[in-house]
Amino acid sequence: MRLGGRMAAAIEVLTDIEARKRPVADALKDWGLSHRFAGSGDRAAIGNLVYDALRMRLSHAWLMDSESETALVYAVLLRQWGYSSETLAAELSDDKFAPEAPDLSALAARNLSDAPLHVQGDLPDWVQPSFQAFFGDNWLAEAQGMATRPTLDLRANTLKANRDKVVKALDRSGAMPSPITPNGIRIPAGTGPSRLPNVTAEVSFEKGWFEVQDEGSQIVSDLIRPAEGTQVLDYCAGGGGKTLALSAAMHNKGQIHAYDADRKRLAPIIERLRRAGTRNVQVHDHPRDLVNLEGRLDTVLVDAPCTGTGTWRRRPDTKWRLTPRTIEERTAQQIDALTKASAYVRPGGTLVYVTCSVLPEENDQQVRRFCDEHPEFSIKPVLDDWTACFGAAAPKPHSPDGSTLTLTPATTDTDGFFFCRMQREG
Ligand SMILES: C[S@@+](CC[C@H](N)C(=O)[O-])C[C@H]1O[C@@H](n2cnc3c(N)ncnc32)[C@H](O)[C@@H]1O
Repeated sequence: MRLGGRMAAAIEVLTDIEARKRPVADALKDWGLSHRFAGSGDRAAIGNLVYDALRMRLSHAWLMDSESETALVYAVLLRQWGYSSETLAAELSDDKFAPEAPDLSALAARNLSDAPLHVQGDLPDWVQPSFQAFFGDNWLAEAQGMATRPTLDLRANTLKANRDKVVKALDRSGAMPSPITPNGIRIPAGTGPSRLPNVTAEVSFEKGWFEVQDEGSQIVSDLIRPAEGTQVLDYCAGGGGKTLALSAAMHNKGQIHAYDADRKRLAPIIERLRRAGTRNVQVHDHPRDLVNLEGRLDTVLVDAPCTGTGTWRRRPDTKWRLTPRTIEERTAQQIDALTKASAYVRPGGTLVYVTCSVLPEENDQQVRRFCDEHPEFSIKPVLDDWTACFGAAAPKPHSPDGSTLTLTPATTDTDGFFFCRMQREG
């Protein structure tokens, strides 16, 4: 396919996403199934056009003075992929599949610095106050960081391999050690139509040498620092991303109990544990399995359900679907999970609260409310652990008073994550 056909396909997929309120991945998959002639390079390019358009939807629409899908796709090429209006017109001139060019006069005349600030940050206007409250003067740069393309991050599974071995196995993919975590591997995001490698098709993946895991998720797992022979509960284990990292950190010693209230989300953990060679994880899908663990665990992790604002780079459609109602629902679920999970912490033990959101409503406000209501728990400052874990040269996360941490694309070049460690009095 030439560029015009790829643009037309991206417009079709964006229209489908908007009309049927579908997840991007589903809409792209369906398009691929009904257009089997398209090669992998075409699919990657179409996917990039769609994701790039959604990441910067607001600023693209403002500059183009149009919210049409065609305007968004043209804006991607002109603002993000390095085309000028002349080079683009030349490339499309004899391409019969090229969509009709929209009016580009607004783009030529407008300057983004004249746009409202939330448009400059590609942020829903009603979310701006939360960003300002938490990030202060940096809020705009933080919002803009969330409109960029993410890297592909992997974690070397030290139960089976090490980082050097994985980097070598993936050298054709541009893999390199990632900047912060000791076992992290990073494949750069790429530009324009470039395709990220399908690393899960590699033999080294099948062998369990690595997992796909954002460096932010690796960082929060590393910060938990469970001692080898201890008893750990991963209370919202989901597909097991953090369970697997904890198991490797504990060198397969001690015991990790992986529980999730949703069996379907938990199901993939079984195959992942097998591939990774973990031997210290018990999977539980019913709260009755946990009864004997009450008050007995050294560490309880609550990787809470959240709005996922920290993952907007990867799932930009969710940025525009977020509503105040969703925040209300998630915060209620978070307090419920945190309260239930806290019952399993032994006196003197540790309760860790993590989200992949950057909104203070889901983070600092939640842990402070929890500690107010459960005075036997208190927040243990975590900023000092940062240097111990990652060295003095590592970029520093947000931490208003050193007690909790928030990772972001703009500060740590990771997905957004919140981390808080609490201790139960002995
Ligand atoms: C952020 S995801 C977990 C991701 C996972 N820890 C990982 O690293 O791959 C949150 C999980 O919390 C689970 N969950 C929500 N409410 C819960 C509750 N009250 N008790 C236990 N699990 C809950 C959801 O089913 C979901 O799988």
